[in-house]
Amino acid sequence: MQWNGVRRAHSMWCKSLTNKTHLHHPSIPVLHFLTTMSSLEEPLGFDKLPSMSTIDRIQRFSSGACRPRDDFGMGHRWIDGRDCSTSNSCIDDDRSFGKESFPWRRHTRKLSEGELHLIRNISVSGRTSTVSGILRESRSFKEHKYSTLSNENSTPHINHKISKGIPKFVKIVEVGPRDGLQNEKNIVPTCIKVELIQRLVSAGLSVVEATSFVSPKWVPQLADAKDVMDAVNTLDGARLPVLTPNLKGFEAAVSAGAKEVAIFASASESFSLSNINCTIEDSLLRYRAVTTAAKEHGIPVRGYVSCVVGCPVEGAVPPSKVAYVVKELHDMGCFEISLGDTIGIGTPGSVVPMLEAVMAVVPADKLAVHFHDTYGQALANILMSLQMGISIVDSSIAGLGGCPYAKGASGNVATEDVVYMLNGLGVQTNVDLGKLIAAGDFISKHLGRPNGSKAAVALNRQITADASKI
Ligand SMILES: CC(C)(COP(=O)([O-])OP(=O)([O-])OC[C@H]1O[C@@H](n2cnc3c(N)ncnc32)[C@H](O)[C@@H]1OP(=O)([O-])[O-])[C@@H](O)C(=O)NCCC(=O)NCCSC(=O)C[C@@](C)(O)CC(=O)[O-]
Repeated sequence: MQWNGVRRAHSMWCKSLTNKTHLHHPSIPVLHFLTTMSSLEEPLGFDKLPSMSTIDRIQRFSSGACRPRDDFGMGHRWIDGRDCSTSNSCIDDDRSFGKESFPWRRHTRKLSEGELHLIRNISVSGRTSTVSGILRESRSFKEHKYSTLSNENSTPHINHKISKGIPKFVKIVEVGPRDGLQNEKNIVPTCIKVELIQRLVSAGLSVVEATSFVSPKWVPQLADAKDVMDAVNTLDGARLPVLTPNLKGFEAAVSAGAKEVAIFASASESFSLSNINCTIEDSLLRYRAVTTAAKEHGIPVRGYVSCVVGCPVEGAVPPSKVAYVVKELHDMGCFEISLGDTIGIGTPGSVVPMLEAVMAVVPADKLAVHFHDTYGQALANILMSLQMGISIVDSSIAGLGGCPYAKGASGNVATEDVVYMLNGLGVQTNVDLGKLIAAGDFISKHLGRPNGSKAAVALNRQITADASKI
């Protein structure tokens, strides 16, 4: 997430605070926010969250929620995922992936086009060099580059210990072109955004969030939403949802050819006010209007809930509040709801009770997780979420994104890191890691900064180092 417009609103409001002795703006308690930031330096743990009895109450309130709903009669257009299973685990019911998806088999797989491309263009000893001549001889070494496993003997052990509950296939929702870029100060040219989207789609990502139809005053970086959509509309092979904060945004998105939209609410009142300038309840009213219109157009709507474990203003956010907003979005017809740890503050200790509360009201197969990596917890949180039955993960190429309201905040978890971890677990994604790394390098180069994916940096470095020995 993030928003020059919000920052501007904050800074204008801060200026007004220096002239006035009390707050006039009802919505954004900036000083409070600044003074409460330090409370977020401590990881949110079970002790800071509601007791299990609160969660029990939510679970009772929602018994029977684990039923696929189709209130709008949209049939499977609206329900993208598996049928609800009581175990929330797809290890048993996903029959589309057999033994060949197990990690040890990847040691013998063929190199993908992206990997070959990456290997052909590696840099040796500071100069760019083509190494196609050595490609055949060093095949096993190259394949090793994209294998997360360090030793074959450990494979059955890893599988046996932690595979229970982990899905065999994870759908990655790439949010880089939207969430990753929206906070960039310098306007990224439309053609670069378009090329990034094309590269991500060709890497095999089946969902790439393309842009937002929000107020350009709030998010100037995405003011070219229509032009981006004009250019990518005809791309095959992926869904390209766009963010729409209200009916105006929805209508603009549909006219620009969007075939899927996303609405974004918050579990924190303060964050809702600062992000979309209205209360949670008002936002739900707006979103009901959007989902109703979307139903008329046959357009699927994804829902987001921000601040699912912590808010920069309010601190810990109770799981019951998250569950409430998630259920509202689900009931109004969202086919999938993404749970956003907007400031990347969560640990498995705070994520687990939040997921338990949410999964009591909406089935796991309708849920996605969206972790920012501010405190380096994103992969741990994702792994925990997978073990709890989630099989949809949002991530951002090269770890792009960030939040100006969280001290030291970094971006979303990097897609390359997620794919690397999932490869190591033997989980299918259908994503080509080599092409992904090339896409991350492409946008990082354009932004003039190192790739924020640790896996990408390590793999690039390892190839360079090993190639220089050949
Ligand atoms: C919601 C609004 C529009 C309310 O903004 P507002 O200023 O309260 O709206 P308003 O209804 O008073 O209208 C003000 C002006 O905006 C225009 N306007 C109104 N709507 C639109 C629209 N859709 N597109 C283009 N223009 C629009 C409207 O026409 C008017 O124009 P004017 O008459 O002044 O020329 C604004 O606050 C906004 O755009 N906010 C979006 C902020 C944003 O994009 N934030 C980042 C999203 S990321 C996130 O939420 C988290 C997430 C999803 O990534 C998950 C996670 O990380 O946790």
